[in-house]
Amino acid sequence: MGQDLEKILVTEEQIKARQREMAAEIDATYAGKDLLLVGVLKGAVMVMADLARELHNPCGMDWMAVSSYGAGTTSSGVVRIIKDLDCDIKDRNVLIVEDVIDSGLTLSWLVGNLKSRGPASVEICTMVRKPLAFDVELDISCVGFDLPNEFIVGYGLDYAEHYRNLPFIGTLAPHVYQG
Ligand SMILES: O=P(O)(O)OC[C@H]1O[C@H](OP(=O)(O)OP(=O)(O)O)[C@H](O)[C@@H]1O
Ligand code: HPA
Ligand SMILES: [Mg+2]
Repeated sequence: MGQDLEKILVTEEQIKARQREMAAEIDATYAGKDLLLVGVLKGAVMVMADLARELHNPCGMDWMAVSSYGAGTTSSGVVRIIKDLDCDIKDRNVLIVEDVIDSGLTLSWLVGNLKSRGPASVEICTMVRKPLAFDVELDISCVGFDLPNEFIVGYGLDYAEHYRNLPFIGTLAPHVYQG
């Protein structure tokens, strides 16, 4: 796997340290309140598992799986629910947990969908934000790292379903895309 990588952008240690800070922010924001973490499958599996274990206050955990349609590799913003939440979020404080916000279109749709269910609040926490996400009106309360517009893998992020299990975030060598 090592020869497939071009460079490491965020090390395992940097992820762990930043996650502790993010968890402290979340603990402070939701102190004394009911909190439900909603992870977006499959990319958010790592960040959800690690972030939840850094929280000191109790929280619920639920999952959604969604799929974006569109030609090419960019998200069209038209989203289909593959797996819905198991629980009712009415009057609950929802914190969506994501691995990356790239175009922002997936999350923009998801926030609208979840808000229509009558929650007390819907906020967003993401490990990585890319520059394009600034063009979409999204209120992101918690960001791990702002990274440039490059395709990244690791820590949940995949290329063709590979590399999700890397403990760091990096870019792939050109030969991987060229086959
Ligand atoms: O901001 P956007 O441009 O909409 O892209 C971000 C979304 O795309 C990726 O998920 P993907 O749909 O590839 O599925 P996965 O989580 O199973 O990898 C990523 O995990 C985010 O959920
Ligand atoms: O940079 C990325 N890497 C992997 N999956 C993604 N989904 C949106 N952007 C990315
Ligand atoms: Mg995803």
